[in-house]
Amino acid sequence: MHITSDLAQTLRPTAVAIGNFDGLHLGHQRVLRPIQESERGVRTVLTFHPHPQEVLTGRSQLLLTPPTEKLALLAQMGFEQVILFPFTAAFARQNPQEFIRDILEQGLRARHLSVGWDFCFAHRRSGNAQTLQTWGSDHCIPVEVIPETQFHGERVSSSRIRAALATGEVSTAADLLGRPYRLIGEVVQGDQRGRQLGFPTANLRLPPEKFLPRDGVYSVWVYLPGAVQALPGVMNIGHRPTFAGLQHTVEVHLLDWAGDLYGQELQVVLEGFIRTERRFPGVAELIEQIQQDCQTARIQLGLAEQVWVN
Ligand SMILES: Cc1cc2nc3c(=O)[nH]c(=O)nc-3n(C[C@H](O)[C@H](O)[C@H](O)COP(=O)(O)O)c2cc1C
Ligand SMILES: Nc1ncnc2c1ncn2[C@@H]1O[C@H](COP(=O)(O)OP(=O)(O)O)[C@@H](O)[C@H]1O
Repeated sequence: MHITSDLAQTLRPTAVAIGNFDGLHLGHQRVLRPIQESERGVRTVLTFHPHPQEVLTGRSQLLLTPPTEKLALLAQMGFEQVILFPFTAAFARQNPQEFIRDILEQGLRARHLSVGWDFCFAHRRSGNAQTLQTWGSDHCIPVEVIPETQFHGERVSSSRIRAALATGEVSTAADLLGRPYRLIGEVVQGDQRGRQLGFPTANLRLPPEKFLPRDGVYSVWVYLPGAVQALPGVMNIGHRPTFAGLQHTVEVHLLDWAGDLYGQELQVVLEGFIRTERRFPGVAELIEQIQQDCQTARIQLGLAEQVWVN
């Protein structure tokens, strides 16, 4: 897949889907589909980095799919080209005709377009899907405008998915994403305490802009590099209040597994929320709780039966 942030370097002509596409959720997938199947040009996604909201509001935006993760997913979906267009304040001030001329006509030589129903562009959102459709019909270029996608009567959106993750509703997030939420990061050194507790934990270094679900304990499936089969695990996200931890960490214990993971990239797939993080009076109580968490994880992952005690 060809990746560039420079319009002069694009492969042309293009069939292009335009949007931020943070999360690549069910709604985004419907916008992308006509371009995945298009025969009218190099199958391209035009997306913006940094996130326009970050540039326009000055507040940093946490992402469901930071650039590396988004690029990997788009490559898997069969796209031939991604343009990570540098979004700047000057770019946002363009008028709609400049955007159409400079980006769509000259930069991309667009022959097929797909956008969501609420797509807006140029100064004060003065260009919209209707503007593009008028341009398309003048030039005999099909412009797909994809209506809002709903799930159980609710609009699918990146902010709804963030809200679900912020309350630990991982299955709602997975429904709206069309796949489970993932954390991808390299295993780094921690405090070397996990092994003393009997539960070594691989500490993950994640992209700083990655959106994290609420602090707490989760059941997870973990893919080691190159693995086809996932390994079961439990994950803790938080400050480890039992040890007055200052750093916020994401750490994974693989069930019934031993080996060296330092320096390896793990893909951690969230399956279920188990509980919030707590401060325990001592190490013994923490160990007992982690043993219970491992058992809950086995049940949530379908590896053990729930036993009801009357
Ligand atoms: C399943 C699981 C649940 C955990 N829950 C808590 C918790 O509720 N409170 C807490 O202080 N630490 C909790 N921890 C974090 C442990 O304290 C942590 O794994 C330990 O400090 C090891 O850190 P290290 O990997 O940096 O050596 C949990 C860890 C795991 C694997
Ligand atoms: N079952 C396991 N789950 C996670 N990590 C494991 C496991 N078995 C061995 N390890 C290794 O042990 C390391 C974690 O041990 P730990 O004492 O918690 O050290 P650290 O504080 O550096 O994370 C992991 O990074 C990995 O290399």
